[in-house]
Amino acid sequence: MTVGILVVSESVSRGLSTDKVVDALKQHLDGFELIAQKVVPDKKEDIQAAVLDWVRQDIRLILTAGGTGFTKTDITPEAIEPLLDKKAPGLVHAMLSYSLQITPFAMLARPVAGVRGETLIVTLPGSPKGATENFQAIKGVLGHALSQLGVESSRSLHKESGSGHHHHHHHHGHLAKHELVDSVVARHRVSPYPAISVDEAYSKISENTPTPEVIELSISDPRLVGSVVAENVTAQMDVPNFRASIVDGYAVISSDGPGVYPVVSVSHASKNDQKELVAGQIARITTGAPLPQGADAVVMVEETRLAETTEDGTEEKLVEILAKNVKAGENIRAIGSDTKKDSLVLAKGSRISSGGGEIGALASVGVNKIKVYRKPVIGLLSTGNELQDVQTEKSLHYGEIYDSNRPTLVSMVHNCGYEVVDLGIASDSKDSLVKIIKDAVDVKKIDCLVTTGGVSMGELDLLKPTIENELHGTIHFGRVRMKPGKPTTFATIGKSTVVFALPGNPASSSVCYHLFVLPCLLKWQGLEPAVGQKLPTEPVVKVKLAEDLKLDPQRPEYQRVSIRQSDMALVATSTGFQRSSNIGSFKRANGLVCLPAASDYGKTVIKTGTVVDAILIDQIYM
Ligand SMILES: Nc1nc2c(c(=O)[nH]1)N[C@H]1C(S)=C(S)[C@@H](COP(=O)(O)OP(=O)(O)OC[C@H]3O[C@@H](n4cnc5c(N)ncnc54)[C@H](O)[C@@H]3O)O[C@H]1N2
Ligand code: MOO
Ligand SMILES: [Mg+2]
Repeated sequence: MTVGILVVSESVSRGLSTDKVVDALKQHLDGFELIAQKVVPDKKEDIQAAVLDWVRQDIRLILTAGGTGFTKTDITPEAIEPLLDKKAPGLVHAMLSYSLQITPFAMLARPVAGVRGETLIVTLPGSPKGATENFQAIKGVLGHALSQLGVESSRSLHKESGSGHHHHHHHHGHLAKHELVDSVVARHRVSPYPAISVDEAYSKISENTPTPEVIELSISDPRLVGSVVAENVTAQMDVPNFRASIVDGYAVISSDGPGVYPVVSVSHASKNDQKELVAGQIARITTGAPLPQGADAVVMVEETRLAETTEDGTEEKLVEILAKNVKAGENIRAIGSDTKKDSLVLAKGSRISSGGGEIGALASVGVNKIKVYRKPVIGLLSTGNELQDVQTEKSLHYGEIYDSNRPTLVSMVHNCGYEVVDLGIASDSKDSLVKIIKDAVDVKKIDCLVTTGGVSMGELDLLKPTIENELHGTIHFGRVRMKPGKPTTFATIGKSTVVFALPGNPASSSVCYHLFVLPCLLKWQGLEPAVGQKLPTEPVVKVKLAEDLKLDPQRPEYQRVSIRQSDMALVATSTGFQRSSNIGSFKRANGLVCLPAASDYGKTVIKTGTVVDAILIDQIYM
């Protein structure tokens, strides 16, 4: 947390005395980062100019020292007060009552405290002793106060969205840490993580997705499907690299015209060398076989007649060509007419589809290995003391539930073509989490960890503090303004491990997989986002709503729908009960409709027939 200390003193500013208050306060600034200090005389304009400058620089806490007493020149409170958007009388009260226990002269102090923008401003007395005493009185709550200032709390969100204004918060420096608490009474009562928009979340994911790594795969490697090509592949040969017949029939010299001709040779589609054809001769040929030298067209067998067999009756001797006006080149694939030597077979950045076309194109020009971007390996971990693995067939004790998130996510991740490492279930303890995660990263070599559960406000929601404090990771965001999935958490550990700590609610974690995890994986494996987008995603299509849908008051919502083609439009029908606990809402769901919050939309219901965006999470079945 950044701090600036402004010393208000006529004598120090004129060099008549030296300042001691900054040094004294410094002793107590652990956990803060002193990034600015300045001395100004007891002049309103100077004080205000310095404070406003620091507010603009987004310094989170400004402490002034001096000018709070009863003498004529003491005007710091009068300078500060008009700058405050909101006053913080509680802080003033705390400082005064603390000081009063030490000296009755505290009654003569006139401190003010309050907020401008996202900066907290507190006036302290000018004496080193008084300043540090006052600071100690409030220090314990400053971290929380400052984190709340940076937070779109649910209350401030109501106000903002209700009035239609979107206040943009700037977050510089560090997020307030979500400490591991020993006792439930010390837990946060408001999340210290600001609820950022989905769009901001995309920026953070995009910035923190590792650069794709190039590997070489054999064309028979099943991982190739879905991989993105990391090199331009050009054809080292022509296809075909000989003149090939398109039909079964007879190679002819077109200028010979119709008539009866001797069959002088046979060309099958195989390794082949046969002698040159001269005028007045024909050669039997099969589809795909090379044309003999001298021949310039092929006549289909259907347009000929057997004129005479060999003596033993087993072979054609003379065949009559019935076709008229045969042109040079007829029924011949010219050299390089399918693929020209040196032409581009696959461009860098293209994706190898499951249709097989790209793999076939590579094989046709003799390429059997190709450079692609490596797909990250995903570790999946469920967390929660209440979870029972459905495979173990144990019956449930009261309060226990089956782990449905892991099987759901294993299938989602696997079907998107990624290697999955099933990390099982962790209990709600720091040690269990640390042990499993360290092993997954160091030994099992996963790239991306996806956990479910333990990211909200409960005393057993340990993912955030464990990632920060035990695994020394960085949390890039810990809440998103969306439904479901509000406590979605995105972090990195070290240089190259990405962590998505998804909410435990089953529909929430599945929605967040499609919204956040998959786009990150797609970028990580070399896919480019569409123009104007921050991350590559599943296809987004326009759909017409088949029914009225109720909107969440504050959060944009991603409802599960079933999308089908109807006349000229795609139509979306809700899959039913949408509560985050209901994984059943994913049955028959091939889309997530992106609905605005009621506060943004201006209405509480979005009507049948309205066209909205939908993320296509599966195929459209008939
Ligand atoms: N005071 C507040 N409480 C909650 C808030 C909040 O903002 N303030 N947010 C709610 C929202 S929104 C969500 S979403 C959940 C997220 O919870 P957690 O990520 O902390 O997850 P848990 O508490 O561990 O579990 C929540 C729920 O999901 C069930 N669960 C967990 N794992 C699985 C699994 N593998 N398979 C099936 N079901 C699972 C778990 O039993 C709980 O019922 O928090 C709200 N609370
Ligand atoms: O955001 Mo939570 O994911 O509503 O259930
Ligand atoms: Mg919880």
